[in-house]
Amino acid sequence: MTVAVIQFGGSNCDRDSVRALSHLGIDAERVWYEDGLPTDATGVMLPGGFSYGDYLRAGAMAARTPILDEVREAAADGVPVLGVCNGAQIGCEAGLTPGAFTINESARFQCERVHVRVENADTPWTRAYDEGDVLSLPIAHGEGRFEANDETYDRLVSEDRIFLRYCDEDGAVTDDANPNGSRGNVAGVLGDRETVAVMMPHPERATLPDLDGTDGAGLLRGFESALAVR
Ligand SMILES: NC(=O)CC[C@H](N)C(=O)O
Repeated sequence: MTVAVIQFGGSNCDRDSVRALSHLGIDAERVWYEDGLPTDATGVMLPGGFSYGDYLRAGAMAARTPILDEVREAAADGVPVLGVCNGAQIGCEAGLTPGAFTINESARFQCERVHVRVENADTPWTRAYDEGDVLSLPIAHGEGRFEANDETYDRLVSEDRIFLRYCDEDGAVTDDANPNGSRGNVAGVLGDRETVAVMMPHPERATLPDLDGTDGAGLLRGFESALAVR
């Protein structure tokens, strides 16, 4: 399998993502957005960064590039798609996943380690964990506050599509453990298909053993699990 890690102008986590996936034995390559999605891509990763300088809204411009049409088609065809941080913002802007990521409650860029709780272990992205597992992952964003209207949020809850929530180190989902003011402490949500997911914390920065913890590795292994349920 080859995961296409799509690089836009201003992406800055594309190399790290390829490196982390390769470390797990998952073949991955960077694809410049203008070159289009390779027809044999067996996965798509939208990496973190500041695509187009977060101009207008983070992810808004990248979401309107033609390659996103190809990503939407691939996603509808069951190709696994994971958006991380700026990739999560692009995913919501492109309609791959519901809701939106907007300016942190603090109105500041926040770069820190957080804890997230696995809310649903029955997704391709969380199969490596048990429900209730607490993961330590880095965040680095200024626009990571998840927002959704009541109808959308209630649907996400009832369909068990919120797969990660910010929590404290003991797994308690509290306001104090919510780094950015996200509704319901949401850190990761699924699209209409469980093979499509976005998340604000960076699993690729918590995969290589020399980078202080490997709690994120299981999330990236979702590319393998997702293909199995395709
Ligand atoms: N690390 C990132 O992907 C940065 C995310 C984003 N552009 C923000 O600051 O909100």
